[in-house]
Amino acid sequence: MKYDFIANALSLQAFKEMDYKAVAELALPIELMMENAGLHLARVIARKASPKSTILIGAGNGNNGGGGLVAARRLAAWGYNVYLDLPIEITKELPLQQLKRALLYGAKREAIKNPDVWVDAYLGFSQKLPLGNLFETIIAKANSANAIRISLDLPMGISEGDSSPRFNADHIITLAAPKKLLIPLLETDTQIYIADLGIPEKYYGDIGVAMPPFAKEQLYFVS
Ligand SMILES: NC(=O)C1=CN([C@@H]2O[C@H](COP(=O)(O)OP(=O)(O)OC[C@H]3O[C@@H](n4cnc5c(N)ncnc54)[C@H](OP(=O)(O)O)[C@@H]3O)[C@@H](O)[C@H]2O)[C@H](O)CC1
Ligand SMILES: [K+]
Repeated sequence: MKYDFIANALSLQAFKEMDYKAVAELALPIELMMENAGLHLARVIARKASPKSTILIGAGNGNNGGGGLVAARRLAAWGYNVYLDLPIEITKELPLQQLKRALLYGAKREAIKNPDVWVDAYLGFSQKLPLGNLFETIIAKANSANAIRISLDLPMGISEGDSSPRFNADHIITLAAPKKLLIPLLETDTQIYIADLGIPEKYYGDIGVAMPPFAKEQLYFVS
């Protein structure tokens, strides 16, 4: 039986509660989950890129950015041409560690103009709307670029209405569970994946939803 994205989709509030509970009870540091998130993201990017592709990874000053920077490191290790767009100074401990590593691995701090792949790890589930000029300008450039656009967790700017500008992702790698905000995108060409971060099945059951079929596919392709 196919996994029911809509019936199992969570509000961001419910998702964060499940996530924080697992973090607290299982001694599961965010950094470990971030490593998994970044590897899943890097795998999708590598499938879409060629060895000569230029890959621009946009990272903000939070854990969404941290996941993007893990992907930058993994892709650089595999020999891809990785560039970083860092519109806000990275100051928080975890993303800063990941930035240092990505640079040591050879990712370049340069917001190139016409990348082949443009990755949105600017903001995830803690994004505040309206986004403001800085991020809205990036969205306008990314959406008009001739690039494959990939978002980590949630496209920056996504909201329940259609009112705010959003990163127009061709592919979304959402983390751990389906999110209600993504339901309208099921009707579009956007391809959605759900990536396993290691949260046990019991935590899904406790809040009345089913875990995506991670036992078989740790990067589950929805549509
Ligand atoms: N288990 C998991 O699901 C994991 C998820 N991961 C990823 O983490 C993000 C959520 O990370 P978080 O650090 O909470 O926040 P964001 O990355 O979404 O945002 C970072 C900060 O950006 C600031 N912010 C928010 N809105 C704006 C805006 N409009 N303009 C400028 N700045 C903005 C805000 O910081 P402040 O200090 O300004 O309050 C945000 O806190 C989740 O989406 C996943 O991708 C982990 O990688 C692994 C575990
Ligand atoms: K994002």
